Amino acid sequence: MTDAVLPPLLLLGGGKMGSAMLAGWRERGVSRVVVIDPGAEAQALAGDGVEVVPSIGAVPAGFAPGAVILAVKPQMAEAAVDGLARFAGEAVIVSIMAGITINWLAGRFPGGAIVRAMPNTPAAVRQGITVAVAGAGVAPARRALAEALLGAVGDVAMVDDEALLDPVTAVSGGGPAYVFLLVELLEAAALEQGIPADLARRLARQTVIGSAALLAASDQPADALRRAVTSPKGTTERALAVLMDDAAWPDAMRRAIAAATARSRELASG
Ligand SMILES: NC(=O)c1ccc[n+]([C@@H]2O[C@H](COP(=O)([O-])OP(=O)(O)OC[C@H]3O[C@@H](n4cnc5c(N)ncnc54)[C@H](OP(=O)(O)O)[C@@H]3O)[C@@H](O)[C@H]2O)c1
Ligand code: PRO
Repeated sequence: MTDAVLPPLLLLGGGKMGSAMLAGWRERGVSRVVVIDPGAEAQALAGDGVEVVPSIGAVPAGFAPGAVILAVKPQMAEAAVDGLARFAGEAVIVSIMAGITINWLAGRFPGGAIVRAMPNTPAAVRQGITVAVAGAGVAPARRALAEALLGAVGDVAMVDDEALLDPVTAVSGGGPAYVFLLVELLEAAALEQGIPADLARRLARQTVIGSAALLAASDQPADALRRAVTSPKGTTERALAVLMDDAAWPDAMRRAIAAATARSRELASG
């Protein structure tokens, strides 16, 4: 399915995640996409088989998408999906909205084939990771289409347990933000040690970019790559003694992931 030509698609929300996924579908040679997004910025997505319309009412008559992808903020989901149920007969409904459950979606798309997914922003460079769960009774072909759409922007893991989507949202959905924060903090600490601003920024960015590339290229796990940097009685050892103290990064990461997981569960209840 991954290499098959994609059917016409209806994308609700052409923001950060929606546009990132659209770029992946374009690369896969999607025939036609209608994007519903009232914002002026979304007009930039139009062209090459992609139309942008401001509302559901403006979707061209007779348009029959093979999939409807829901990529609006969870807080506006209720109003935004109103009027979309008519597409659910022909289309698989793929939601990437944080916290919005299959049960909630089933109430808005009665009888529809629903897939709930959590991608992340590296999707914009086809380096994303998405975890997805198909609702009960989703036919294999529709599940495969959803997997192909998500796989156009990176790796996909299909799971059976929807409850995993809350911690997944915390770990990989939000994960890029924690990595970017690391770049910011490294740059700020470099400045504090007297490194000139331009060089501090360059060091912080390239250290994270290079480390990610090394991780990708290596067959060693992260802890082995960390040990390779850490000379006995050297400088890194001193830094890691601070960072790896249980009250420092280990505790902060546990609390951060628990807080985001709890927020994902809260979003489910509106
Ligand atoms: N960003 C992430 O890292 C990430 C990762 C995984 C999943 N998600 C999920 O992806 C979804 C979208 O997030 P995002 O970060 O892409 O948000 P976003 O950039 O704000 O995109 C949402 C888009 O929907 C538009 N919109 C507003 N009302 C609409 C309506 N009634 N119908 C159609 N479009 C409407 C918005 O336009 P305006 O800006 O003009 O309001 C915006 O362009 C969320 O549910 C989020 O939980 C996000
Ligand atoms: N961005 C969305 C949020 O912060 C979901 C994961 C990444 O809610």
